[in-house]
Amino acid sequence: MTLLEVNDLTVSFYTEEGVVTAVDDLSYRIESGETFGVVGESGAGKSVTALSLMRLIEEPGRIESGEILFRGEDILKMSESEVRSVRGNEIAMIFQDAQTALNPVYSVGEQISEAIRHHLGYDDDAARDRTVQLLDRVGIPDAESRYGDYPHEFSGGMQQRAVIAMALSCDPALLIADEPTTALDVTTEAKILDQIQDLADEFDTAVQLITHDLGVVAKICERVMVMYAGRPVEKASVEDLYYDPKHPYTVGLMSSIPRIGDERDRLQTIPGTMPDLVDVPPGCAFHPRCPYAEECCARKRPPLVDPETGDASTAADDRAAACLEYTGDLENGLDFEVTVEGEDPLVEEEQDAR
Ligand SMILES: Nc1ncnc2c1ncn2[C@@H]1O[C@H](COP(=O)(O)OP(=O)(O)OP(=O)(O)O)[C@@H](O)[C@H]1O
Repeated sequence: MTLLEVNDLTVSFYTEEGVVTAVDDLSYRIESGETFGVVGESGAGKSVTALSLMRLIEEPGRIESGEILFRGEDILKMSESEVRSVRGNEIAMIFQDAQTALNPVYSVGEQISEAIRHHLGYDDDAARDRTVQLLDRVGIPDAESRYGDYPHEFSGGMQQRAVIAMALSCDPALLIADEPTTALDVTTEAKILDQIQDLADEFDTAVQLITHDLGVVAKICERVMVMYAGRPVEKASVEDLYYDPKHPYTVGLMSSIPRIGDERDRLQTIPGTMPDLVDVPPGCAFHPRCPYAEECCARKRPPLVDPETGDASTAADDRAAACLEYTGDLENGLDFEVTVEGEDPLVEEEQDAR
């Protein structure tokens, strides 16, 4: 069942430098219980997309157009009190920096209990019991005695686990995780990602995982959307994206996935940076950085199409790319080949599951 459907979402910021279109005509959907990855470099519009879902875009930002259907109801048309009840109850969010999500003056346990009392109407004892269970479930050792600890008494990894416990305390249908492991070391990151995946399976929670790291996506996502300069450039299952990427930007991102034992020459990391969104390049926004760009790429904006047929109307959500190669406009075509050698995160994941 489709849980979330975003249609033609456009979000702009009215800054002194000009109008910044941070999210430009974006559409995607998330099914109940699935893990959906949103990938792109800094400034791609990933966080603005997530904040839009919670209707938390603040001045000078404005949601210009589009629909955000959650269980078929448009979040953008809900009253403030309806949105508040969706937020925290049905859609929960965890951020990169756990510290900002935790209030330093209350104990960790008390904060989670308060969320449970507020959202679920539990009494004090029941809320406390559920909090201890959740802290234990997310891997806080000796949860009962850590209940009264303050955030600063927790390590970074434990703080993020506590934030996950808080987000899951009300059993949301959708968990939005915005770079949840970026601030953590690699070992803790792997553990937290496993935890998010286990919990999502156990509670049947859908996850929108926002990251700049395709390796993170390969580990826990089922479907992926790659964003560039506020627009989707590729959508695919994680297997298709990893073994058969269609957009040159995706290929560039792939080269940054570290693979131990990988002896081959990596595809070059993409030179340059994301454009300033006040002044997005005409045509394909990626063309100034693209090794395959031709003259038409600076003129024509590539539509998101089914890469097999070039058809925009049949561009399935599951497989689409926005590159003029797939509309037949490129003369020389794309000349990349992806070979996966060494340690393969997707294979590794299957082995873990056994
Ligand atoms: N409050 C704001 N005022 C003005 N512009 C903003 C504001 N918030 C976001 N933007 C614009 O939207 C763009 C996209 O921001 P967003 O935070 O969604 O990117 P991101 O992909 O999540 O990157 P990051 O990984 O750095 O969070 C920014 O580059 C900026 O131009």
